[in-house]
Amino acid sequence: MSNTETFEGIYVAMYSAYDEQGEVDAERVKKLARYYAGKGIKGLYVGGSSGEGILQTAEERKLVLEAVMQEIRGELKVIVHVGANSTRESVELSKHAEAHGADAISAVPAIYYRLSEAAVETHWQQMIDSSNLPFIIYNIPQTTGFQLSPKLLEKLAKQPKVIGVKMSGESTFDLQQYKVAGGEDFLVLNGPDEQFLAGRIMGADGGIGGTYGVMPELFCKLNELYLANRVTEAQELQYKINAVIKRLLAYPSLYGAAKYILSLRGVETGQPRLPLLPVREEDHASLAVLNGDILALVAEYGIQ
Ligand SMILES: CC(=O)N[C@@H]([C@@H](O)[C@H](O)[C@H](O)CO)[C@@H](O)CC(=O)C(=O)O
Repeated sequence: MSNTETFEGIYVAMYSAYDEQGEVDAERVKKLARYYAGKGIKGLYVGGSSGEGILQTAEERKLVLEAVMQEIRGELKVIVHVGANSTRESVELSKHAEAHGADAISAVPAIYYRLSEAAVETHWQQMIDSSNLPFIIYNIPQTTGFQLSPKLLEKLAKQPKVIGVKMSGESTFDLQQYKVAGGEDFLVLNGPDEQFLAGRIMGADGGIGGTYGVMPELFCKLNELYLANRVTEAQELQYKINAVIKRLLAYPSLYGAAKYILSLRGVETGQPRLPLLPVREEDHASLAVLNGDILALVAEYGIQ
């Protein structure tokens, strides 16, 4: 099977799961993973932006992955974000991911230092060399300040282990250029949830998204409509999804809002970790309304 066939589809960028004291809670991680296992998605992206990987210690990140693997190994594909600020820690997490049966690893460039392309290449290469897992580049220039060039992507993609890119940059032109630079079997996963359909049309093989976490069924449906060439209906659904995303983004804490919505469905994940703000009590009522609106949309599309 080709890489694109193996990994195409919808991946929830899983939120963190902490207890009431803010510590990683393995049982809550498992419950969250289980919640998604029944939703028709292809897999989970663990420890990425939505998962707060870079706010956690290496030991906590390992605990999260182990809990996920214990719960849904073989049921969902698991791509784990192993990017850390030091190459050493990233390599340690890559090896751990392989030892615990993840399907692929992925990483942002290191942040804080303004790194040259050569430094980022070395950082990624060490992770690639440290395990036998497929590697998916994570490009998110608006947060890392590093813009992946199609030239570097083309160079890295010559290695069989480098199978794709998670493209969280907003330009669908760049997305298409990565697809071209990577070659025929190079996987491109769309990052901006608001542009899932646009990304698909420009060559993405699926998507990884944080807001999928509160409406995975709707993104699966959107993907289905795209695949069935029902573009007008797909556009209509993307608009409805975007109205939800706009409401989520209006809160001071996107992750806090999404995690609160999950709690209303009986899936407790605690608050995001500072400096990401917790959800405000004054927002609870409007989030309950938003939750109801999402569930009504899911029902409108006939999804169980
Ligand atoms: C810049 C950013 O955080 N983008 C998010 C989106 O899911 C984003 O939250 C969504 O499109 C709302 O703007 C994802 O691309 C990141 C992601 O999937 C992850 O690693 O959690």
